[in-house]
Amino acid sequence: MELDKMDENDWKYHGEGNKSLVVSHVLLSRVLRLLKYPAEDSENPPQTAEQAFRQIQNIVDFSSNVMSSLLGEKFIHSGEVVKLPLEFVRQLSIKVQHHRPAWRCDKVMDIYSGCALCLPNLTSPAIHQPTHTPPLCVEIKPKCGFLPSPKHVSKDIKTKVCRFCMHQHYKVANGKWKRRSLYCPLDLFSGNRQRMHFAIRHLIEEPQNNFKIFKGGQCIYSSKEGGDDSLDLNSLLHHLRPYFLYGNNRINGHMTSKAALNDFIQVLVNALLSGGDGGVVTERQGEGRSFCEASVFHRERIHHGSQGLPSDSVLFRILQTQMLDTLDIEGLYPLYRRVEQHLQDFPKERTRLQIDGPYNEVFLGKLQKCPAEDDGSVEYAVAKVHQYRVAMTAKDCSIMVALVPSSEEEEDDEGLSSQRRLRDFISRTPALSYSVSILDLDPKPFDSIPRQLRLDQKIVSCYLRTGGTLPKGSLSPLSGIFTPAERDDRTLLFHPV
Ligand SMILES: O=P(O)(O)O[C@@H]1[C@@H](OP(=O)(O)O)[C@H](OP(=O)(O)O)[C@H](O)[C@H](OP(=O)(O)O)[C@H]1OP(=O)(O)O
Ligand SMILES: Nc1ncnc2c1ncn2[C@@H]1O[C@H](COP(=O)(O)OP(=O)(O)OP(=O)(O)O)[C@@H](O)[C@H]1O
Repeated sequence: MELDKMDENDWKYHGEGNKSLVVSHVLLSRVLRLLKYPAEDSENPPQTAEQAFRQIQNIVDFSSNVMSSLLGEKFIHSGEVVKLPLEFVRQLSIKVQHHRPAWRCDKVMDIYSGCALCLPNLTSPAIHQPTHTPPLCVEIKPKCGFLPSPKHVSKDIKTKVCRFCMHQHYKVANGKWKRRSLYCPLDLFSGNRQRMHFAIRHLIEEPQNNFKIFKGGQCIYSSKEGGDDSLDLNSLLHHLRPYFLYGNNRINGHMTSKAALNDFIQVLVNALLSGGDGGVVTERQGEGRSFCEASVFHRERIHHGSQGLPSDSVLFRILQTQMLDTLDIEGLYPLYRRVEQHLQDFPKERTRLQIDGPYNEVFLGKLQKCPAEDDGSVEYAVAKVHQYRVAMTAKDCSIMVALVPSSEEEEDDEGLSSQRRLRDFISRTPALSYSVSILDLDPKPFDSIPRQLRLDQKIVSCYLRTGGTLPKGSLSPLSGIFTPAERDDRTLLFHPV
């Protein structure tokens, strides 16, 4: 990729989140992640080109020096900052505009700085050979997988119902989504295959911004804006069938949709639990903090006990990092105020305390060596704030699971050591190689903490006000595939490994 010869025709719209827009190269396995600004700032960019460059370099440093050490290098691709010709960026912004969902257009792509983050395209891995069946990539934004400790929260409900489940009520009440998702992160992070299977079923039913599927780099399954469109599940099944064509999946020569979907989910569960290095399975913290009362999973239906997460699995590493939030926003906020007060009195301390970076080994050391007890110092408060911000990033990151069908020759190839092969559970599916990555590891700004507290209060009071009830949503997209009994009892669909 020659940066001085960039042509917008080589790039296409790939996706976007709240603060960045991503374009992918049409031939190379590369994406560019560009910053976004509020639309009202479109005439006057809120920062200079140098500041934008620093912001992206901070993202790279935070990912490679801090998050990579906590989450495991093998999952992380930090990328590099690139400087692009301004004319290329302007043309690109015009080209992508009509592909953008309307609900994201309150922000505009940064066309002023000419800076972007260049990353490998995780939805189109380079190991894929164009002649073969294209890779299937599944993106999951799992959100927070544990309940806070009762010590620090003012409302008892926060120790019973997880933040995601409560937030769903708030989002539906405020029109962000039309239907509530029944996905519960505590089920996904449980390490119990039944609960994980159940959680993924609900992600498929109501993906919102937590679940997407890409085939050969193209998004083939996601929530459309407003979440009111019926999802094209038949089309998804049509895409999935070729990957899960084997064994018991056929009745009179036809593969059942149910079996293909079950196999797909099971392969995902395997990938999420894999560590590759035979890691120890770790029991979760007390059961009380790993079960959400709002989850529709029936605890009594667990057949195989609580298995816990293998210690080198992606879910374990993300959960451990999320749990650096030991105080909850309510316990953290007074410490934030201590730091804020100190900065008002001594503004130059902002640099020494590394409030806005640099995100280097010293920063990592500060949060790792935080004393267990509060000694009243600003250093203690800063270390807890740093820990909280790192935990926020881990609560908002996404996991990308790439599933690559292996050809016979590849199966014989001993060289595929970096990928784990899903030689499937009971020889019912073809071999799928997989790789797991974590994306969106940006540092959360220090100043976002007060907003966190306000949002937390709104979510909890909305949940308490509505009593955890919502008007019944429309029929779920999976209702045509599973019978009411199966929808109620997911254990019927679970095949023990
Ligand atoms: O606060 P949350 O839990 O709603 O998370 C925000 C996300 O909302 P979600 O609930 O996942 O739909 C939100 O995602 P969406 O814009 O809703 O897709 C962002 O990821 C936001 O991060 P940032 O401010 O852009 O760095 C996220 O904000 P942070 O809290 O991580 O700053
Ligand atoms: N390296 C990558 N390879 C392929 N797709 C990517 C990559 N990075 C991001 N994407 C896609 O672009 C989307 C938006 O990227 P990302 O989540 O980083 O944006 P964001 O604005 O930081 O999100 P958020 O709303 O969480 O703040 C992702 O959901 C994913 O589908």
